[in-house]
Amino acid sequence: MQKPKKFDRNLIVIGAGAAGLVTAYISAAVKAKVTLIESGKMGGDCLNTGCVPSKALIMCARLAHGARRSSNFGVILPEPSIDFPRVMQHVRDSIKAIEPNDSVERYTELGVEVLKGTAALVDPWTVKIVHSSGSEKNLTARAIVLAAGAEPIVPPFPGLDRVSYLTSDTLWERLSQLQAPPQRLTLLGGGAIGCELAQALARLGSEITLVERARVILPELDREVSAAVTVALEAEGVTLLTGHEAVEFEGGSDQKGGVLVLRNAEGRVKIEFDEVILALGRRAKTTGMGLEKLQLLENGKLKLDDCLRTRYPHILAAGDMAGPYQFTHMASYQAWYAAVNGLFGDIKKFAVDYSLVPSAVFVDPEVASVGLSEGKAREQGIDYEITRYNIGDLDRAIVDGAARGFVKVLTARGKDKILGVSIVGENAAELISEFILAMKYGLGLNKILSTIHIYPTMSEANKFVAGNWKRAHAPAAVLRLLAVFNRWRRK
Ligand SMILES: Cc1cc2nc3c(=O)[nH]c(=O)nc-3n(C[C@H](O)[C@H](O)[C@H](O)COP(=O)(O)OP(=O)(O)OC[C@H]3O[C@@H](n4cnc5c(N)ncnc54)[C@H](O)[C@@H]3O)c2cc1C
Ligand SMILES: NC(=O)c1ccc[n+]([C@@H]2O[C@H](COP(=O)([O-])OP(=O)(O)OC[C@H]3O[C@@H](n4cnc5c(N)ncnc54)[C@H](O)[C@@H]3O)[C@@H](O)[C@H]2O)c1
Repeated sequence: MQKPKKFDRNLIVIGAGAAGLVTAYISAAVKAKVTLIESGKMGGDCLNTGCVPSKALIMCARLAHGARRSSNFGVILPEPSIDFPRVMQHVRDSIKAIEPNDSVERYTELGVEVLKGTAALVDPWTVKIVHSSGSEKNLTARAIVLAAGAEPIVPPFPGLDRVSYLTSDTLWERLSQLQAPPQRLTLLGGGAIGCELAQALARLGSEITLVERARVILPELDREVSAAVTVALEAEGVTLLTGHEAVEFEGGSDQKGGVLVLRNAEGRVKIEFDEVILALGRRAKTTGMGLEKLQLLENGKLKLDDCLRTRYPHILAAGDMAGPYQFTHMASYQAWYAAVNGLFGDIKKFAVDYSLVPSAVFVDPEVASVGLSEGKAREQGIDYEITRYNIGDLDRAIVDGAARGFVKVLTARGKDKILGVSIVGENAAELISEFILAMKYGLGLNKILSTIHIYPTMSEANKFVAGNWKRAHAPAAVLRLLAVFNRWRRK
């Protein structure tokens, strides 16, 4: 295992999802000789089985929901009929339209060498690539970035082999074969995937049961946020079984569907389904790449320092494979660190800053958060204050028929320092950008309040929450003095 005297490449990237693509892009931009290796489809999970298909499906569902609500606005439409094959066509068309951004052609033009094949580490500097034809090639590199993504967690439930379950990897192909959405659909896991799919498929006509082991859905988010999503999903007919843990499966009576056995505080419950989707989290892909042999893993996970480096400083990781967050925007954020630390880390290295990680769940009303939730602030013993604004009072939300939700801001007690924000409401994921920028550059609520926001927009909610904070912190003594001064001026 001797370090080569010369290298074929400056950098080799394994995996062409968000993390790998951006790592390769940045490396090529700084004139490194970089090879990107992909065993499956360019674009990885986000483009092919994750964000893009799920958001395309959500859009179709939103239109169906809008049509049902249209009579509230005096526009009388019949109950929408769902042409499910065309819904799935929209999903595929969306992927097709975005595909060129992540294509071999585009990256080749950007100066990246793209190889299709399966990569594994032979030694700390050598990557073996096995092409689909069976031919093999070894390449050495001064730095290697592991960006192989994650895969759905499929626990070994007894009886699972007797049902044909789906995951986010397989469900798109299955849905594409159907003439109508599955009739009785059980979604296992009340995280982001479970909640987004539950609402979308309910709106398109499925009878949904959403099962979550924790006491609430979206347990990682602020309690008021999960409560708001609970209300929204139940109002749309989704059956929520929180505090229910999946324990085993039984085969269906007619070779179709099956039965899921759940355990709750009272005992056991059985639910029948036509289709079941497992959305129980995603685990970093770490097998079959030679990582064990190089001792890069600890308890089955990649062991990384805060610069995304393994025990070999020139082998780094980014994206879902690196964790701890699994978002496309995190994959591309980490990619900068992986590329720069990989290429130049021996001269200067940069630690990843996770203090400000935004996220959104694309349910309706949308939810978005950044920084600390109230629960996390309490856990960490931080002295905080809460300021709220009710989106139900906002002019734009009222005229748009979207008068629900809130902006909730945590600030350090007695200080104009934003610690965290949660937003529930139409376009929450867009609204939160102002707070992300403010927090990143240390701007407080006073600065947001003194910024002109266009009337009538949803973004005024950000100004109004800042106004509520300002009112609560009005200097009482100064105001008393001003009252006296104004009275004197009237004399
Ligand atoms: C249903 C769903 C919805 C989602 N929605 C959102 C959302 O709205 N917003 C958001 O931010 N995130 C969302 N995510 C998460 C997001 O998709 C991931 O965080 C992101 O795609 C991770 O990118 P990555 O590059 O780390 O991994 P991936 O995109 O998984 O890329 C890894 C690539 O490596 C390749 N590979 C693996 N092993 C090898 C090997 N040995 N050799 C060569 N190539 C290899 C794989 O084929 C794959 O293409 C969603 C995920 C799912 C499942
Ligand atoms: N909008 C977005 O950004 C978005 C959308 C979808 C997915 N994602 C990413 O994809 C990743 C995977 O999403 P996910 O929803 O699969 O994972 P998740 O970890 O967010 O949710 C899984 C849920 O399953 C529950 N669970 C686990 N075992 C259970 C059991 N036996 N019975 C009942 N419930 C059980 C867990 O308590 C948890 O709430 C997430 O990390 C997320 O970041 C992001």
